[in-house]
Amino acid sequence: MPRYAQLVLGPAGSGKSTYCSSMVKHGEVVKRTINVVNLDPAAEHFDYPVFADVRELIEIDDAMDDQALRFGPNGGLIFCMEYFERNLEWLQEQLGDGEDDYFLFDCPGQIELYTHVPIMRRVVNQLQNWNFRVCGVFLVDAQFCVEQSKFLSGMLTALSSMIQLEIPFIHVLSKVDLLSKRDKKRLKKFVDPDVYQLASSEISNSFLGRYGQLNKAIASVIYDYSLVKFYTLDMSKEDSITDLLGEIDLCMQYGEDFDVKEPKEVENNESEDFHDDE
Ligand SMILES: Nc1nc2c(ncn2[C@@H]2O[C@H](COP(=O)(O)OP(=O)(O)OP(=O)(O)O)[C@@H](O)[C@H]2O)c(=O)[nH]1
Repeated sequence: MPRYAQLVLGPAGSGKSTYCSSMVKHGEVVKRTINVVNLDPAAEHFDYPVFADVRELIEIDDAMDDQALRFGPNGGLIFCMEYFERNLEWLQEQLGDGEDDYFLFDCPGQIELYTHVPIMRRVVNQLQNWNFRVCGVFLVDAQFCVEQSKFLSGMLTALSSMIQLEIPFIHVLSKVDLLSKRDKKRLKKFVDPDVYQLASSEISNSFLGRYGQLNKAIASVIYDYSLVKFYTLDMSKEDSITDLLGEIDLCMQYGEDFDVKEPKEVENNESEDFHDDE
């Protein structure tokens, strides 16, 4: 029987630990055991019961306090993660060899770990060798996504991680409870998928036409191939968590969201205007 793993990713402060904590609580309600492994050597606070903690292997202070290494926080984190990757038998021992287990991996927020350093890719490969079905859950703070160009930028960050890790991905907009009614409405338009129109509107709105053109070109690739789909999560609502877990289960079973779809037929996009409600 396979085992299941969510790799919980996203920029610093996007809500990864809070997400893990909410999932564990939800698991308790629906009688599903969800274990969390902290993979952040610099973690200070989290309030979930930790199944395994990378800080038992190495902590950020081990790298930063070393007078020979003299790392700052970012270099120190990469050093720790490289050390972790060279010692994956520690993780194997912690995870044991159960069947049908469900794990969340609460990952560090340094985005370079997923976009151009191969460490996490190797961790994923090893998890797959241990019979895990792995799904990336990429969190982006919704407050940073209510403007068109920022939304697109969030998509690109998520996309670059997805390309590096080559696993099914679900993209989650977190902290939606902090949005005003007006921003929730704006966000809904971006999430419902016509990113192409979204970028088209940028051209007319932006005084920097060149960037508008670039946004449009990028958005057309993302949209036409259905590369990134965001899920809006309200952690205070059980229904929202249940729906998301259902999507993730599907993703793990069939890897659906990772399939690159045939490009959609797009007709006359140039003439279709995206009308903002402002
Ligand atoms: N209102 C609200 N606050 C949230 C939500 N998710 C996270 N927060 C808050 O945002 C802050 C950062 O959340 P964390 O869960 O620590 O974020 P993180 O991604 O694990 O942070 P790093 O490990 O530092 O990268 C905390 O103060 C949380 O309480 C949410 O859905 N709603």
